[in-house]
Amino acid sequence: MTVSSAPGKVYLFGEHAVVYGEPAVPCAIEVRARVGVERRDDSKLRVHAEDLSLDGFTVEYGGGADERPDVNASESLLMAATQYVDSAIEQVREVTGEEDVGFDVTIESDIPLGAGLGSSAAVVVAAIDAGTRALGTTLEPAELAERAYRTEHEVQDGQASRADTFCSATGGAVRVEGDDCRSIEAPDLPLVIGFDGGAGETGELVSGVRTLREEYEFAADTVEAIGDIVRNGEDVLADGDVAELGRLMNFNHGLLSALGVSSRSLETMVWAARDAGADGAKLTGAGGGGCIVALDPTEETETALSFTPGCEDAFRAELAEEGVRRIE
Ligand SMILES: Nc1ncnc2c1ncn2[C@@H]1O[C@H](COP(=O)(O)OP(=O)(O)O)[C@@H](O)[C@H]1O
Ligand SMILES: C[C@@](O)(CCOP(=O)(O)O)CC(=O)O
Ligand SMILES: [Mg+2]
Repeated sequence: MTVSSAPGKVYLFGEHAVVYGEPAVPCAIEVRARVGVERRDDSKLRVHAEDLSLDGFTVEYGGGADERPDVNASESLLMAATQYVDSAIEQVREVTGEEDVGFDVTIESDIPLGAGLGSSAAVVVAAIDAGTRALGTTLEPAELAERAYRTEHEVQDGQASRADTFCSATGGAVRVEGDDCRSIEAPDLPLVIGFDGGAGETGELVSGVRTLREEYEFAADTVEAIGDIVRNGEDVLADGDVAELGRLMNFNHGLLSALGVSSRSLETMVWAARDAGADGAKLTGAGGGGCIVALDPTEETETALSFTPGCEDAFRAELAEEGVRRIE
């Protein structure tokens, strides 16, 4: 068995706007997805995703064209559950030129699904890395990130940036603008995450912003204003001024909210964090439900969030210096 892991991430700034060419700064966090891969004698694909529970069920399926998935679930739910992994394995086949190779794939993830912490990117990065290594090819992080991006781009109907996948592949803090992806220096940030137990539909949320942006000039201006916040935020990050970073995160959240991607529970958690004295708080990722990220060096925000109705889990997140990790 070949096993790789890859980290999730939070966006300090710039989600959604990054899809339209504005810069974004995501930051990898020490919450990981692990993917184990073993070559099969036939060309079938069997995926066992122990932690994959959508509406409370676990799925184990074989992705071969002639094999019905062994699970009692609707076709659409299964699609949501399996398409990233299927597409990642397609990339492995393409990179290695072994078009007919089959795999047993096992996924274990500590990253909540669809909650804005980049579970899809982490699973895809780890799957492509383990899959290619199982066939004797070790990809450089940049190539791995590019292949993982192609997967997200395909599954999300052409609406994906390189931010999540590059960040997950390389680790640390990164800056992404179009196809320009680079690692940047970041101070040790006091990141606190609040999770409402729910999820957002990335594709739908991205489409919603796209429509607004086409419909209203002020929505397009809002997307550009997020880009301005990111450009400011980069300088502030380099200075290590946490209070100012927090102010910019608050501003960024307000604009995401204006673009319609926040939710009642995300707002509740953002305000609970601010009331507790956090330097700043915003939703992270696609939104619609899931996680917020706050900056607070004290225990106050974590404690306040853990008593906030609608917040299911609150925890401190460490920056993940290492991206993809080759475990065995
Ligand atoms: N543990 C897992 N096992 C299998 N697939 C997963 C797992 N975690 C995430 N995924 C895939 O990623 C999708 C969620 O990705 P997305 O909607 O982009 O949210 P996010 O990346 O913010 O977590 C899931 O529907 C599933 O296809
Ligand atoms: C909304 C977006 O900017 C980030 C999505 O992040 P996540 O999948 O919700 O973690 C989309 C993208 O960059 O591909
Ligand atoms: Mg995702």
